[in-house]
Amino acid sequence: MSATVEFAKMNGLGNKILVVDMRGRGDRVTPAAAIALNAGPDTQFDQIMAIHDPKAAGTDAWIDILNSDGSKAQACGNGTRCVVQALASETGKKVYTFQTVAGILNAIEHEDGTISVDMGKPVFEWDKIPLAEEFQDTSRIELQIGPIDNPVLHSPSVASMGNPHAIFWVDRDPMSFDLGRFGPLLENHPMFPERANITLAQVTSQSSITTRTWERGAGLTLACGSAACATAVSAARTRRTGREVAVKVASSPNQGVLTIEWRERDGHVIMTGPAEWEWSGTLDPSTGAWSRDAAHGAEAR
Ligand SMILES: N[C@@H](CCC[C@H](N)C(=O)O)C(=O)O
Repeated sequence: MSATVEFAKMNGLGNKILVVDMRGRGDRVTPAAAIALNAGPDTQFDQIMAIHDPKAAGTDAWIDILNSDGSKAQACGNGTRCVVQALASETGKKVYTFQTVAGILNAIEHEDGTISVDMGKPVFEWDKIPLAEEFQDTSRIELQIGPIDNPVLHSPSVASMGNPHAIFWVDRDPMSFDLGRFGPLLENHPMFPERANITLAQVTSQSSITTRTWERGAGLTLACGSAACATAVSAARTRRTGREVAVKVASSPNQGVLTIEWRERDGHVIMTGPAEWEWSGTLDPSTGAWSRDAAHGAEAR
């Protein structure tokens, strides 16, 4: 088995993704390698999407997802679009079925280059998100931060898209909140035994929402696809919007947009948006030592 594997530095609306080709190997990208890669400015990332050989018939690949702190994630919408684009540019195939710890993901690359991912059904049961306390109605739970009689953020909707999300509804631009300060407190709040991704969401019309996300295991991010999905279903559930919305990601370059449809017929959430390749290289999945392909300027760390 070779010591190194190929990887691509990509992004989904600015969400920094490393797509690592682990096919034909029995090992995994180690948490130590993830932490080492994230320490360098060029390879800093939010998630690693490691493509492994398929484990189930009818699937194209098993995807292992790591956050930049080395922890595992069960879902990554922006990263899944990056995997589709990486594989489609290699094979020309447009339709994919992936398996992750959270289940099966179907995805398709469209003629215009955008990619749709069927993110499956959202989960609203308190013990499956999971929360530490029982709530019958998870569309608005008791949780707040800031002064007790004048909280800065309060009463989030919570949902799982395979991974746990809390959505705080705000009435002004999410960029005007100090999410860098409140994010870590909320991510690690005792209400969330497996931590949570924290999103601020401003509903701007029946069909548009502006978001900003603090990611579990990765911190302030330029975009988060599963958070956009959790936000869209929570907005529809609480009748703030209809079932099809444009989620504008406030912090993403050019304020990119994801289209999210919470499909009536089967309850699945379909996320559509772009993916962008930046450069490629090789890395050692056990240590994180890497080098950039010569075609893009030789560089090694
Ligand atoms: N950026 C991702 C979500 C990443 C996973 C998250 N940090 C977690 O631990 O659940 C996306 O686009 O969905």
